[in-house]
Amino acid sequence: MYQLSPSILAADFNCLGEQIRQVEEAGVEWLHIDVMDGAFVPSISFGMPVIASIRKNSSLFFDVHLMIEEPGRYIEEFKKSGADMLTVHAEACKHLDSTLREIRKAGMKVGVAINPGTPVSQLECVLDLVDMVLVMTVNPGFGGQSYIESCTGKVQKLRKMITDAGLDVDIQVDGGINEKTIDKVLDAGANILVAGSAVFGGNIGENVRRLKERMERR
Ligand SMILES: O=C(CO)[C@@H](O)[C@H](O)COP(=O)(O)O
Ligand SMILES: [Fe+2]
Repeated sequence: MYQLSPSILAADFNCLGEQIRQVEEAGVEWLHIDVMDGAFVPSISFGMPVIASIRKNSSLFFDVHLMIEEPGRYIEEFKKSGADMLTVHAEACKHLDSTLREIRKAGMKVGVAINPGTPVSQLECVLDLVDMVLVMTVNPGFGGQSYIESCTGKVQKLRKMITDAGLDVDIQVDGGINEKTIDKVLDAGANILVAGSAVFGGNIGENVRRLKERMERR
């Protein structure tokens, strides 16, 4: 399964609902929602009230990327706001195993993310607890950054780890994904692609069509 998950961080918040409607109309099924707390990452974005508000008018799969310290504190609240999946950073959880189990128990899909400086070996003990691993391809905190080349090898390594373990886990990449970088991450084994600027910069429908076309060729 391949999915394009547009990151609303790059959307125009003045007309957020309308822009989400446009990606939905262009045939996207997932929506990437970046929550930042100003502690785990330098920037602050938005939280549950915004998610609850956009939930009212969208039936997209809400893929919520939590860039917050100790996300385990807010699992129920994110569930109530309408999240379908919570992805937490391995670096942000003191008790990663129990946080991942709690997300599952709350009835959501489970994701774990790693920063560019974190090796994939760190995930070995939790791979069987997750539906998806998010390999950050930029340092988290801001949209519009350039893809970090060393991350391609991490995706390859992770795909091998998953296959060798006989598991069925999605690999998401996030940061600097656009028409120039899309092929190498797909070749490396990623199947869920986040794109912010490459979707919301310019003609949304046309951007989605071009990126999806590259994924559908696989
Ligand atoms: O999580 C993050 C940034 O921390 C991302 O989801 C960005 O929002 C992706 O933006 P682009 O690099 O695609 O513009
Ligand atoms: Fe993200």
